[in-house]
Amino acid sequence: MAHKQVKVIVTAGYGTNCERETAHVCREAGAEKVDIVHLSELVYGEKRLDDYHLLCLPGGFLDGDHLGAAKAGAHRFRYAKVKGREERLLDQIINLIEKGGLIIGICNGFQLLVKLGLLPGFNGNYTQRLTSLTYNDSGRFEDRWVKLRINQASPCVFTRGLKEMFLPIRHGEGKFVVKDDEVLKRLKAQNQIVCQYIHPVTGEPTTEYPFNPNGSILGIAGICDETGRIFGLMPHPEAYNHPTNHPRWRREEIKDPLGTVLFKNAINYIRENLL
Ligand SMILES: NC(=O)CC[C@H](N)C(=O)O
Repeated sequence: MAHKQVKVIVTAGYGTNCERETAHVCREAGAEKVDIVHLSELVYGEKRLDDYHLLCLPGGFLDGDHLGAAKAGAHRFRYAKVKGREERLLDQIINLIEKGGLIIGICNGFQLLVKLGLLPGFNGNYTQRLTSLTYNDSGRFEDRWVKLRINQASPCVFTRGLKEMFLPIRHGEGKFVVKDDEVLKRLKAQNQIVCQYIHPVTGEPTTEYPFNPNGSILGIAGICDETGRIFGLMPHPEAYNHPTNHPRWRREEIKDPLGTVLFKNAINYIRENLL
């Protein structure tokens, strides 16, 4: 019997800068095949997004953040035709979703997911843009670690079993905003708010700076779609893949779960449901 492999694609190029760390954490989490693929290889039809079980859209500065983070990148996915075909990269992503695949967008990847409309994906509509990520209230790039609460009632398959996390952030455009109150109500009602920045003393979601690094509404740091298979977040779980990444590892016994857990959950889900 052929050995069944969990196949992961990590996109790269045009200013992406977290692809190697993201690929590393997927291997650590147990994926057998992890390919780093340049976006131009996808546009040239040399590789396909829907040949994989998990698509990782990593962090970085796609197209130099021109026009707003991931904005130009979203246009590439939405409009560029795959060489020789009447097909766009977004069509391949939708095909991957229809086949039951998983997607994680980290930081710049989360910005890409919301700017494409893949999130929040209400009613399985993956092209309607209802939310965005915009400039931090502080007006500057924020680079440090944050405390997060994980919503255990959320359908998100990546965060199963997690209650709180401590993860690094590094972004200039992380403020989550919604088109109108209806969108926010629905995100809440459907438990699509997966993680929120919390106050270290009260332990409650907060809009207070610096605990909320960007001014996100309700302290939202990450959301998922209705199926829980598409997940986007501003913090970088891939950058906390070993205890020595933790800022206090020399000073205390580290209890915060590694970011690797998110990828393990995804890979277990794939083994149980897709292989
Ligand atoms: N680390 C990242 O992916 C940064 C995303 C984006 N370039 C920003 O500054 O907001």
